[in-house]
Amino acid sequence: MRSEPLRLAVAPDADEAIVEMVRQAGAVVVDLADAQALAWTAWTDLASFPRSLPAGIEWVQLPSAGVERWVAAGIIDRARVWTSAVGVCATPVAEHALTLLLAGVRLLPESLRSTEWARTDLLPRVGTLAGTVVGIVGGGSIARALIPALAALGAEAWVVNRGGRPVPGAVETRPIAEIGDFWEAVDHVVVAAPQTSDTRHLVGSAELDAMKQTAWLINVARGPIVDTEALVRALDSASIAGAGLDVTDPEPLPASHPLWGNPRVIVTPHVADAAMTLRGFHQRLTGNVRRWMAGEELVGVVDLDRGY
Ligand SMILES: NC(=O)c1ccc[n+]([C@@H]2O[C@H](COP(=O)([O-])OP(=O)(O)OC[C@H]3O[C@@H](n4cnc5c(N)ncnc54)[C@H](O)[C@@H]3O)[C@@H](O)[C@H]2O)c1
Ligand SMILES: O=C(O)[C@H](O)COP(=O)(O)O
Repeated sequence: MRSEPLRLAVAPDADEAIVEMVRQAGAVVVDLADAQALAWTAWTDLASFPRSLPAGIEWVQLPSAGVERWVAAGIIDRARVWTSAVGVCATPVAEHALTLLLAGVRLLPESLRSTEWARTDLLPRVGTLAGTVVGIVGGGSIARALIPALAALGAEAWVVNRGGRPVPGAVETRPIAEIGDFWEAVDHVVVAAPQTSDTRHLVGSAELDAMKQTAWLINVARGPIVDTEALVRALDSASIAGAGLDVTDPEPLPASHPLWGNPRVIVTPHVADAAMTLRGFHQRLTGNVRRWMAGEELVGVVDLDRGY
């Protein structure tokens, strides 16, 4: 237990609500120069992040789950502990992945565009998740929230993660290094892994070619994990059934991009965690302030060796 309140700087926006929240959790809000910790409140503003932090800063809380931009910008260092918001929005993100997958399998994009009663056309092609195997790339908080939801619909999950440690509820878990026949064996693929140097273009031409022609590819993680050009080719040649993308590469997706308007693509503009983004960050921040005060390990610690 620590007896003195945590001296916390909140930047770039220290509004009254967040100041009161961290105060109730056991912190006092101070200037950066006097602080032991920094809570960074801006999701996209990396440019104004202090280039060099005072040596007294022992911990930095970042607002997002994915930290690849902070890693790429060289902001995250080994001189202190850095925590992300990983995990706090897993349920809405899993819900979004399932929404995209169901919408695809049940051909909602076609029905939404149709202006006539196209029953004869749709009837033989509308699918179901029941009895299918959904492959999930990444076995973290999003996968763990998604697996029971899939099970409720009669679908099994096959997970690929870094080390192969079994993920609860998955029929099989394989390490990425021993992925084997994953791409051809599963009925659909959901991407739920962090963006790191290892996962960039993890889903490329070879993987898309191997997937079933009836498969939907869902990405709720980060756009660059999928090779966009390869995906456009796979969709054009109908080597997969479609794609549901909450994240794209590039982001935002330019108005002229071929993914827009493709009747077998559903794009949502990086909103999978929308219902929880700010609330989740506040929960992680105040939870970690309490843990700090109790002398406990912080949650969401970034591991620079893993890259997330
Ligand atoms: N669309 C959104 O709004 C949104 C919201 C939250 C998170 N995300 C993204 O989703 C990502 C995953 O979130 P999470 O909470 O499940 O993360 P997590 O840290 O809980 O789990 C990450 C999983 O990915 C696996 N992994 C890491 N490297 C891998 C590799 N090379 N190959 C295969 N698997 C690998 C790990 O083993 C682990 O199982 C986040 O990093 C973030 O970028 C997106
Ligand atoms: O990783 C996250 O928390 C969400 O995907 C939001 O990320 P971003 O707003 O930092 O892209």
